[in-house]
Amino acid sequence: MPYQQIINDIYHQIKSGGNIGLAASYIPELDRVDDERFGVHLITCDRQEFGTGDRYVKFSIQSIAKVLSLCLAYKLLGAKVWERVGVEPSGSSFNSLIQLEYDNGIPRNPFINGGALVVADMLVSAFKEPEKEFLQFIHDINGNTAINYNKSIAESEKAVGYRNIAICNFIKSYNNIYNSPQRVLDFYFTMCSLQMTCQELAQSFLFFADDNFRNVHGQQIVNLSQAKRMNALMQTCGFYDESGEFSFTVGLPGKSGVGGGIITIFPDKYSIAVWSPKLNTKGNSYRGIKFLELFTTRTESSIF
Ligand SMILES: NC(=O)CC[C@H](N)C(=O)O
Repeated sequence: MPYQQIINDIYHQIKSGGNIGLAASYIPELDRVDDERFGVHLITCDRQEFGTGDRYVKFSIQSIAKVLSLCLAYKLLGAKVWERVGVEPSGSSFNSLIQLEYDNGIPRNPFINGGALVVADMLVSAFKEPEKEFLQFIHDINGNTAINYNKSIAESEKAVGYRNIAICNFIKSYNNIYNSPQRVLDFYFTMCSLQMTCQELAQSFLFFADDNFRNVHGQQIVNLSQAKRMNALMQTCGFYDESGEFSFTVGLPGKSGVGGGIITIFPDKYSIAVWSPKLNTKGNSYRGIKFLELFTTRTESSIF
């Protein structure tokens, strides 16, 4: 499959069209990013790499980090995780409060903010220094110890994170946050500020696609059952209330972040990261989704 040619063709086609949407401005530091940035990087399971554009530029992976924090919590705690967070698509926005009351403080899934805060709480309970341990996990997966948090983005979000503060306190009122909300929020904002390039992101997620769930250096990260569940969650809940649409048009598991990044997995074939900061109304990268729709169509990539 001539991946490089197809990536180039689609990249230029999209770049010459309109760049619709708005970068996330509710996190002031994210609003400062050049919203014309556009990068793509793909790694196949036999470790060939292809890509174009701003694929070596760092960006804030934001909610994409929720997949990795869940992965770490799941490895540590096993099925106990599902006692405190559900596995159903929410059908509502990532920062919605409404369902939490109906669901008695058990968030619908680990990728909406409430669910990710409960998972963050699990890691705060599990580790003395969760920020350090989580970063270590990322380094173990990726092998690149230069990957780090961006303190100014974390601080910027923390200073105006009223809605997440409300969500965390609300869940605490149902006794589903065990630590102090402030400590959990601090870890959550830091975790979301993780920076990667498209190449690093595609590398980091390759183990979800690998037939033996090995990272780029050949170490097995999860087992078959864990990979199955994580990929299922990305398929059904990775794009908030656009998860059905993403499944319909792209047909692969994936996860988005408000930094404009999207990671997508094709089991046994490849992982692909796309980054373009302008978001659609659901908070997902406009060009990112467009690119993946065209790419999976041209390459006939689908799990279905
Ligand atoms: N969708 C996202 O990427 C949201 C993450 C962001 N840190 C928030 O909590 O609002």
